[in-house]
Amino acid sequence: MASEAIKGAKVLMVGAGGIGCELLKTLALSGFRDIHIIDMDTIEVSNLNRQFLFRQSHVGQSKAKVARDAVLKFRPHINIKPYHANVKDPEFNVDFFKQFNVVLNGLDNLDARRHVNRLCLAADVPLVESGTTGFLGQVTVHVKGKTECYECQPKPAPKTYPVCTITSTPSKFVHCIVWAKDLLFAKLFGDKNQDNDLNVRSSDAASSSENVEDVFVRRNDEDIEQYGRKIFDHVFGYNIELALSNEETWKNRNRPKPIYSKDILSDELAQPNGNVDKKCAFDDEFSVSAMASLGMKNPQDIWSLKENSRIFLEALRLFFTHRGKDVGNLTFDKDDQLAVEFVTAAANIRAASFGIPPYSLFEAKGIAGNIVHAVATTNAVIAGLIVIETIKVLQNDIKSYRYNAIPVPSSYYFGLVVPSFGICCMKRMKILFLLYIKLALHSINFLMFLLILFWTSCRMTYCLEHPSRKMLLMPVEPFEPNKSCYVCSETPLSLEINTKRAKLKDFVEKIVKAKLGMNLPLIMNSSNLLYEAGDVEDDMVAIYSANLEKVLAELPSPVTGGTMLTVEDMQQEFVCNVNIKHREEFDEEKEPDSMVLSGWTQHVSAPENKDKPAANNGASTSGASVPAAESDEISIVSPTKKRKLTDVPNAPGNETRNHQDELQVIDDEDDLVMLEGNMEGFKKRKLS
Ligand SMILES: Nc1ncnc2c1ncn2[C@@H]1O[C@H](COP(=O)(O)OP(=O)(O)OP(=O)(O)O)[C@@H](O)[C@H]1O
Ligand SMILES: [Zn+2]
Repeated sequence: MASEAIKGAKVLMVGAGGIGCELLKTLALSGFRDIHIIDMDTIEVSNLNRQFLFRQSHVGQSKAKVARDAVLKFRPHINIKPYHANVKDPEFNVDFFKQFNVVLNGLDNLDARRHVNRLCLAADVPLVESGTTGFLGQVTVHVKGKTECYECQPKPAPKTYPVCTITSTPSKFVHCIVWAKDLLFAKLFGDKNQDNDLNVRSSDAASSSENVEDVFVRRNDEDIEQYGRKIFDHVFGYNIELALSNEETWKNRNRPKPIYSKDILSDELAQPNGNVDKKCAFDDEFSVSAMASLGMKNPQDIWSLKENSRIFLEALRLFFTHRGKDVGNLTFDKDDQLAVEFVTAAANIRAASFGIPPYSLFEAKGIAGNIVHAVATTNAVIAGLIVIETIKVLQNDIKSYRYNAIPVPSSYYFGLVVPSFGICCMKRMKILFLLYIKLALHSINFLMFLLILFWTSCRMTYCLEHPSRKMLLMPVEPFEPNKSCYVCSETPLSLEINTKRAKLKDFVEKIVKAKLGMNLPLIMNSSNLLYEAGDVEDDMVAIYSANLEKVLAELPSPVTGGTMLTVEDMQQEFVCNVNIKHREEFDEEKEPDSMVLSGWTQHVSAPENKDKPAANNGASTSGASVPAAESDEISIVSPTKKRKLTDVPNAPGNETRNHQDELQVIDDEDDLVMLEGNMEGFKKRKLS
């Protein structure tokens, strides 16, 4: 009986955010009695619209603790143990994990998900993994030896664009946003020492790069209005003219038009910002706003070219007059009003040059911050599915109950598409009934089903005018663990390396840390310690920077054709073996690290992004786990060098971004409308 399995289960939940709140509530109402919950965050105002266990008065308090108290109000006799902590803290080690029958993730980042996955493997505890992105969400089950582990499947690369699209040939608004945010904003207000491709194109032509550099630096005595106009004319006028001089580029493209400030704001030259009240008072630096200063209020308005130009100049002025101490070390932050105003205006002016329609500040902010608005309903449905999967996992454990009838743990992918509000008539109706019928209803008892149904169905919206846009739920066949996934397979990896030239240090940095993602590694050869993260002791220093050949030669136990090293991550309690083999030559282009690691799955593969179903390419905030996890950075790739504009934690994939033609993963939001009859795509991806 499902209820027996539920009553006796001890469950660990990681994350008490959007999914976590729904999940805790549904678990409690489904009869779970022993739930531990880890979350490192405190409640923010922005959580209140969808994390229903929290109220205004809880802002600033621990999510885990408040969630517990809220649920105890309606289920007072169950045990909920909150931990206001990071799941990566050492107290949550393998032994801690072993006490649970199942672990449920409600996380929003790849790093923590990988960490939990590894601990679950090490502790041999089943993991139910989940994620949502807007109207998309998914639940997958990972049981050691029975299904793939969380890391068996590649995760999509962050959205990247070729440098030349951004610097010279934008065709979508998002390209203008990336330009404004990562190039222009960074150039003007960010770290001056950082690489910046803003002038890549213009320096090809007439001006020497030093001259170009000068334009951006404000001279001490330079009038701020003049400086602003100089920047304006340089980036929207002069640079575009230079670009136009390259005829080849424009053969098959629309030619952009240069925009100079005098053409837009000619009559205001004397009083550059119109009737601005220059004494406009701001409470603190984050409330400094060009919109406020220009008397513009509605963030949903689409500004004219003239308004954009005024915002551009005013925001630039305000940065220097009110935020002077930040200039030189700012990075774009979607919660920084002035930064969003500047980036919106700059992107819109550039868009005007290239004949791309303008966007409102509200929309631009969403694009710049890669925000897909979280949908409470999706989280509620996903939480329901997690509970169903959890019950299946638990029943599978308790073999004396109906074990023959229990389905093998599987995954569901689903997309739920609700047409935009306002466009068509929305009617509320409960469709979860259908949903659960479609689901593996037979595996849970009916009462349980009704309970879950009741508690998750409250906010379902469904468009009756577009009956074809139904929810689609799809069981996927159980899959075999991926034999080549170093995380879940016990077969050793093999590393080809020039042991005469490479140092132990290179191995630690480039392979162990960057590729295997081990943050606190310990390297052993049978019982000999070669390296331990932390303060390197004196005798270790020499070994660390000595070449591998020397280090390996002193070891007692080389194996045929190589030396077996055991690499252990003390933080993640994770071990793997690496067989080191000497190789003399490497192809500089194809093997730039001069090392080749085999036997592991590279966790990002760019080409795969192309025919991926939409669940994968919606810009992700809470990060649907399998595909969308941590793809919420936009970066630029140049054909000649790699660069990363935001910190990408899963280094393994970076090398794949060195392509010209991968790109463009953020597509129109319409792409979220999909999934109808798209089962092939899913199957192909999961099963191949
Ligand atoms: N390493 C971690 N240890 C513990 N909790 C974590 C860890 N990483 C993420 N979390 C928690 O997972 C939850 C993810 O939920 P979600 O993304 O819905 O919430 P959020 O971060 O509050 O929302 P938003 O991203 O929109 O601000 C958060 O509450 C976050 O604190
Ligand atoms: Zn695996």
